[in-house]
Amino acid sequence: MKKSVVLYKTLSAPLMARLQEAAAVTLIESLDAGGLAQLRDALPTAHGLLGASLRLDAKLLDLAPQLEAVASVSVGVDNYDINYLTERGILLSNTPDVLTETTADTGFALILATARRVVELANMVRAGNWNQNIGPLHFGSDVHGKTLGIIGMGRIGEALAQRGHFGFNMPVIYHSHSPKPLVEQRFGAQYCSLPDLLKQADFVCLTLPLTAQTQGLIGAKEFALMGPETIFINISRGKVVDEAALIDALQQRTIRAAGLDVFEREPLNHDSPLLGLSNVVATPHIGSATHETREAMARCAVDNLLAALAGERPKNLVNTAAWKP
Ligand SMILES: NC(=O)c1ccc[n+]([C@@H]2O[C@H](COP(=O)([O-])OP(=O)(O)OC[C@H]3O[C@@H](n4cnc5c(N)ncnc54)[C@H](O)[C@@H]3O)[C@@H](O)[C@H]2O)c1
Ligand SMILES: O=C(O)[C@H](O)CO
Repeated sequence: MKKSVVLYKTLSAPLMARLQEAAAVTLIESLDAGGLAQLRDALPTAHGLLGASLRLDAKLLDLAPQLEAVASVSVGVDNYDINYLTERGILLSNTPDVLTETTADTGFALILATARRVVELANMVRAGNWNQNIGPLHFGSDVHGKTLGIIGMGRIGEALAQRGHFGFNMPVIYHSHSPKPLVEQRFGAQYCSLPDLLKQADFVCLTLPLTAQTQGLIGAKEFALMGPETIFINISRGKVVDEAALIDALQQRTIRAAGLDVFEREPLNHDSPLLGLSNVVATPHIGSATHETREAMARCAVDNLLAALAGERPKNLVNTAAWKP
């Protein structure tokens, strides 16, 4: 008999066909109240789950006594109770690598958009406010040649460093768990303590995962170390930042601008003070959202899930301690 898989993410027709060949599939089309009720109904017989953007905690997992594998369509795994999954022997997989370049592109889009005030000035033109007096009040700041600071020198951090170093002639400084000699060699990057990076970088970019150690890592004390020309970019997770402290720094103009793809609470509330600030560019968590990359992520997740359900070790196993060959 085929194993049961619950999808809470729509797949392309070819991927759906592949999954349906191997498993009995239930698709939950949206995670609204009705969808969540459907999900709860489907969990008791599920062997596999595939999706993203759902907090899978012990309470929900307890509804799924037969669960063998969860394939997340994301690289970040902060939505999962990993200890509990491991305790239950449920294999959790993610989708690293395939989204690295696209997410770094998003980081760079935010760097350019904030420094050159692309959204603000495009909106001005659209509103019919382009008069002849374009002058210093509308000027931005250069990107090329400025110091790029990267916090979390992993896959995405490295791809950002590559763009800054080769594309924009930027000196790169970084803070991470430990120095990365190869990155230093390839991009001339220099390892710094966190306070030194915050003081020296023109662009402070977060590319860390959200963990117990990184939650609230950047707060009032850290914003105070940045200068009035600093531009803050977050493509990691909103909760790495104390959002109230960020809003304060932007309102007081103790930093110049922020490019944000992720927020403490998502979707971002329409009345968030961030949206009233002209020096903020906010995007709706679309770091990896291109047609090509989202398809590659979904393919990767399907591969991981099918491997796990066939008793093989998934390529991108996160909780390796749960693997019992
Ligand atoms: N905005 C988006 O749509 C989007 C897309 C993809 C990934 N992300 C986020 O980006 C994160 C990074 O992805 P990645 O593939 O580069 O991961 P990665 O594991 O390759 O890199 C993370 C880096 O952060 C470092 N790090 C972790 N904790 C640290 C700490 N406390 N202090 C210093 N350094 C620390 C690690 O050593 C590692 O080098 C993901 O976990 C996810 O949250 C967001
Ligand atoms: O972690 C990731 O892959 C992205 O943030 C999408 O959730």
